[in-house]
Amino acid sequence: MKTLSIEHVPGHPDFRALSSIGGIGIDLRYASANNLVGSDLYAPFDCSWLHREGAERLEQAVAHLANQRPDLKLVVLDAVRPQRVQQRLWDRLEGTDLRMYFADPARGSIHSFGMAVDITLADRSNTELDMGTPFDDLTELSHPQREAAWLASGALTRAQLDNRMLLRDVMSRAGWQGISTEWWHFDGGDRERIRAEFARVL
Ligand SMILES: C[C@@H](N)C(=O)N[C@H](C)C(=O)O
Ligand SMILES: [Zn+2]
Repeated sequence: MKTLSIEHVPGHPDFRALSSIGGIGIDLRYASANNLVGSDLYAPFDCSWLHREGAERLEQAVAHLANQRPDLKLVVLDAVRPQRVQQRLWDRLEGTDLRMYFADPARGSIHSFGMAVDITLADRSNTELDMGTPFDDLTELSHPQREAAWLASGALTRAQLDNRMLLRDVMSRAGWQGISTEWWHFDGGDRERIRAEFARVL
């Protein structure tokens, strides 16, 4: 397995800074206390990076959004997540049902290859669109696979679902694959190929 320490990601030729992707917002929640554990998980490391293939796909998603809704922008909530942080989250959630929302560090999160993003949409005044739940709301209301039922019961409104569908549309046009349990999470291609061919960031 190829590995790379997070200390060596900045400036590495296979990685690009999120700041090099025009037109996006960056609000890395795990690099702040505004997350499910209430503390900065990334300090002192700079985790505002993606693998260059992921960065190219994100640029394509930006272009699709600009075509459809030039009044909106994509806001990245998480990008590369070192294996050591995935392990810390995994250990912290031991014995809870919330572990199902995280990739087992033994296999590796696609975030740890710099090929996954957690992402939402915001307007030009940086107000996030209403997706029916906040980021990392680890409940079934966040599950794309349950959306039809939530709409029918009124737990999700048409406008909230339309916002999720717009996000999925621009991301999938750029080759990103969503998952069934989190509206905000997208993998930048086939997970098994990424795990086999890309370096894992430790
Ligand atoms: C829960 C979350 N923010 C997340 O990114 N989950 C995915 C599936 C992961 O751990 O790779
Ligand atoms: Zn994610």
